[in-house]
Amino acid sequence: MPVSTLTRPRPVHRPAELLAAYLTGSFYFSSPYGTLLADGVRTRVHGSPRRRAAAAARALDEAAAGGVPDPVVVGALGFRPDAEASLLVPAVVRRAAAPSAAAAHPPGGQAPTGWTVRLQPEPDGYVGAVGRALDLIGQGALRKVVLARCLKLTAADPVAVTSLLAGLVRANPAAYAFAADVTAPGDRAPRTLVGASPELLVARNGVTVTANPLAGSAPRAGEASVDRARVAALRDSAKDLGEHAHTAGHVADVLGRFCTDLDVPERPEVIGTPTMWHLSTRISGRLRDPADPDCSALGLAEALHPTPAVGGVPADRALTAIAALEPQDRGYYAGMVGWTDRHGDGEWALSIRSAEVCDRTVRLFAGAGIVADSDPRAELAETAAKFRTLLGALGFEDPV
Ligand SMILES: C=C(O[C@H]1C=CC=C(C(=O)O)[C@@H]1O)C(=O)O
Repeated sequence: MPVSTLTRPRPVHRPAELLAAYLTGSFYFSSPYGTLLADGVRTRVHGSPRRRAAAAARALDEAAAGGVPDPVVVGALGFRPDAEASLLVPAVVRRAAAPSAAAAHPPGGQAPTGWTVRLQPEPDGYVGAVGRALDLIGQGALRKVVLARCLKLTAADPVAVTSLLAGLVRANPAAYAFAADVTAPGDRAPRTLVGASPELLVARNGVTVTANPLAGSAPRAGEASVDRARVAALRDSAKDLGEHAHTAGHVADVLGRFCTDLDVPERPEVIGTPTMWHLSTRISGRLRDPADPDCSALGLAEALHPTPAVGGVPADRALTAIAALEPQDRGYYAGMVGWTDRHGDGEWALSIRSAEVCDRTVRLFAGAGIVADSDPRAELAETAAKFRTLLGALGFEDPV
């Protein structure tokens, strides 16, 4: 039997072991397909905006030539196309199956004592910004824009990212959960992007490509009869279906450039997270030219970004409106986080339901898609509900 067809024995890990082995500075990513924990830095990957997949491919080839078996590039990209990125080939990678709801995860959460909370903007400021976005939509300059607001929390003591991550995975075992080191020059302590995103930007496995755009939301009530009514209302809401169509249409158009046999369900379904209900379209296709370097998981993710789940329509005007209407730079929020390997396989999730943690501070964002029929107060309530993913994992009982 030729050596290449032999199966290389791999260490077998359990998902909970990898979660427990996470240390600040490691890279952790778990999804419905598996868990990856990466440690150490073999090579940092630098690339110009929208050309990071090419830089990643070069780094992977160099690592393979240097004797690394099955190298991967892991990390996170910020929201703005020219924003910061933190991509690297790690020294050690461990993999396990997907986290299971039943598994005993290490305890998470942290008693929320002595926190100070700053909202940027204040709720009325956010409502005003949604009003200005509605003016732009009314004038025909925009059709959709996602506006986010920011919570800045400061604790009395350094925030334990290990417990925060464990709390997120325990509460959201089906999510794309992640912790990525995004320390920047000038940071006086490690900075970590941590979160539990419901949204798969794109995954590639061989010739198969999958994406799961979400847009159009309702908060989960936690009471069965109320939630049944909310799900039914969301499924039939013309406003939410329109908001969703922008995002699903963009993803289908971009993937259509690379794929044959693109399967795009006609109507979205409703999926639930522990805090939200979302309209969801699961799109899949077969790559036309799998050897094309632009078709790696990271290349496809760069081609898709920013989808109207985090940007808007038209994309360039939405980015201008976001820069003008949001008082805070988004940093890594609403960018992407994931991994890609030498075969082009990988998974990239949107870095939403996320926070940047640095020493005693936690900076978290939540956004909502604004379309012609949006009600500013309802969009404010939607962002409050989206904050609950992170605030719950931090131990806030009745977050906002
Ligand atoms: C921008 C966010 O969510 C996006 C993903 C799902 C539904 C969304 C919405 O209904 O507005 C957003 O497009 C966020 O959580 O900060």
